[in-house]
This record gives sequence, C-alpha cells and structure tokens, in this order.
Amino acid sequence: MEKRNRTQVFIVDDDPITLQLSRYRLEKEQAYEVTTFTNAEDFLMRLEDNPDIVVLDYRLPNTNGLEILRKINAASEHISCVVMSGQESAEVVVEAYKHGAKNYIIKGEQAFDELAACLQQLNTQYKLRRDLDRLREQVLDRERYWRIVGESPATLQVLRLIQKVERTELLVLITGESGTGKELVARAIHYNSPRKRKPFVAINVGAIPEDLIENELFGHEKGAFTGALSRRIGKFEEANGGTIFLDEIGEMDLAMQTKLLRILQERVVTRLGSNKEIKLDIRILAATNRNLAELVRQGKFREDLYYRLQGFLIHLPALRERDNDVIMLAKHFVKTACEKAGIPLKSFTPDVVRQMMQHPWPGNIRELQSVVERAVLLSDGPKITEEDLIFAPVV
Ligand SMILES: Nc1ncnc2c1ncn2[C@@H]1O[C@H](COP(=O)(O)OP(=O)(O)OP(=O)(O)O)[C@@H](O)[C@H]1O
Repeated sequence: MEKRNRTQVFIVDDDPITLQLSRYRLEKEQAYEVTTFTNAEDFLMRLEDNPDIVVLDYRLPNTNGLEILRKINAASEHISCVVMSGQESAEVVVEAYKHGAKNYIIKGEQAFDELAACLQQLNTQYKLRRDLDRLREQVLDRERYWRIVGESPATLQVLRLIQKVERTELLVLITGESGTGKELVARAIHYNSPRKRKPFVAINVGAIPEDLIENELFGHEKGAFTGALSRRIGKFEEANGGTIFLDEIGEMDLAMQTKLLRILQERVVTRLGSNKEIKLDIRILAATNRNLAELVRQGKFREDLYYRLQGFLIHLPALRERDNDVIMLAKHFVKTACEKAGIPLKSFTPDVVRQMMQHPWPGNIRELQSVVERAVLLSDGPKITEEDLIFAPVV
C-alpha cells in the first residue's frame, strides 16, 4: 500500500514500552503510517504535518492531555484524538471527551486490541471522507459555467479542466481553432477565481502593430516619445490584481516575446520612458489558434517561452467534434436573437437541423452564431427554413 493512502497516526507517550507495543499492534494492519513521540514538545513541533489520528497519553511530563487536546483542536478540526491512559477518574474521562477525544482507552492488557479496534473504526470514516472529497472534485458544478453552452463529452471535459485550474495561479494556455470560445473560457477561469472582483483585461496581441505593442502593454511616461503628452498606463498595469488574457500569442514578434518572458519570470513591468519597475500581482492566461511547436521549429517562437507557456493546457475542440452541441448552441443563439429583436421565439425545420449537423463549421461557434442570427432576420414566419440558412463559402 502506498504511503499517501495510509492513515497517518501519531502516538505520544513517555513510556517507550507502550509506544513500542502500540506501534507493533497497529503496524500489523498495514493501514497506518505510525510515528511515535516520547514528549509533547517534539509532537507539537510536528503537528503541522496534519496527522489523521493522534493517540495521546493523558499524563505527560510538563503538561497534560487536556492542554494538548486544546492545542490539537486549535491546529485543525480534522485530527481525531484517542486518549490512552492509566488515569481512571471519571472527571478526567469526561473532560477528555468534552475536549473532543473520540475515545478513552484505559491502559491494561486489552488496551492494544481496543486501540486497534477503535482506529479501525476511525479509519473507515476517513476512507469514506476521502472518497467523498474525490467524488466532490469530479462532480461538475455546471451552473458556474452557464455562459458556456454545451453538454457534449468534449465540452464537459473542458469545463472539468476549467474547474481544476480556476482557483490556482497557474498560467493557462488555451488552444483551439478560431471561434471555438477561447476568450469565453479565459473569462470563465477569471470569474470563478479568487481574483474575480479585480479586472479582467483581454488584449489581442496579434492585432496590434509591432511599433505600438510595447506602448499598449507597458504604457508610457509623459514625454517618453514625440506625442506622449501625458502618462498612460499599459494593459499589464491595468490588469494588476486581476487577470490578463493575451490572445493570439503565436502572432507576437520575437523581440516582444523576450520582453514577455521577462515579465513572466520577474513579475515586474517598466513604462516606456521610465526606469522604475512596477511590481505586478497578476494572473496570466494566453491563447492561440496556431501550432506553437511548429512556430518554434520555424524559428518564429522562442523555445523557452513555449515551454513556459505549457503550465496548464486547455484545448478547445472544434464545433464539428461536439456532437449535439451544434443544435443546442443554435437554439441558444435563436433565443437571444429573437429576444434582442423583440419577436416571438422561432424554431428550425427538421431539414435545417439536418443541414446544421452536416455542415463542417470551419469558423466554429462564431460562424454558427452569425449564420443563426442572419437566419432569424431572413425568416418570415415562426419557422427557420433551408432558404434562410446561408453558409459562408469555405475559404
Ligand atoms: N460554448 C459556447 N457557448 C456559448 N457561446 C459561445 C461558446 N463558445 C463560443 N461562444 C461564442 O462564440 C463567439 C466566439 O468565441 P470567442 O471569441 O471566445 O472565440 P475565440 O476562440 O477566442 O476566437 P478567436 O480565435 O477568433 O480569438 C463569442 O461570441 C462567444 O461568446
């Protein structure tokens, strides 16, 4: 059995024989990882290792069981304590239970078997709790991602990845063809993260001319260049405390990639015309529809930046790989288009549904959205028919 699967048990007793016998009895079960301590000081130093169970002698030099129970409770509510002692006064037993002891075992011939039975019971509870935690992690809280429409296995897998990474500070690289919802996913990560009340700043680095990009990202001081009439903060500073989303990162030129790498490593930014470094507390998300590995091979993308961006990958499947999501999304876009136009809800004829399922959707969800919006406008009656469905010629 692997160590991490075993229940961690700490035993504290000033009597080495009791420690040895307890350890011997418990290790027979192979379910426990046992650590022993002969004094309270050494034990308390290791309390932050978060054992699952502590077996405690009531009478210890310089302290007593109640004192230690208090300290354990203050450190964590998840540690179970079992008191094992020769002390038999009813008052002491009651006090121990009041301080959260799960059991009180009186030292004697039967004590080690009693201890084993008691721990077995606690261990079953732990296993159940661990299984429950694991299940909770796997269950998808679908409501939190209500903007992302779709129920196909491919979409649910993406949502599971978002759920795994949203609370971390990891750099996430979102890949996928154009129009697959990369920005939507970046927003879902930010708005479900602890940074949700801070800014989300999206910037399409591929759409900004090379000579303007530094100014756009880093900002400038007054007089930094001709025409810099006042100070302007850049996107990185604007996103400080929150999240920056660097879209089309594969389009960034090499000089800018070097600067970005420095920001990723040092978390500081300098405005143009200034030598003062500004500290950044920022989460970085990036996206691309290009094959970055191929760009590295062609010498167009820095290899070190490429590896830096591999922190956590989320690949968005093309719409044609999302089964029935096509129709779900189409209905969603019909509904929003009709609401926007203030007209009664329209629906598709069966032929339209068939055609939509057969179309390869090279422009993905963006293409579907515009085809549906146009069809809503073109259709005269309550039904959207084949004549209303106009696909853009495939490029
Ligand atoms: N699963 C989805 N549910 C609802 N709307 C979606 C979904 N995926 C994408 N969209 C919508 O489709 C459009 C395109 O999405 P988005 O801009 O996020 O794609 P992208 O992959 O970032 O595109 P590009 O590669 O061109 O930057 C947006 O209007 C977005 O709201």
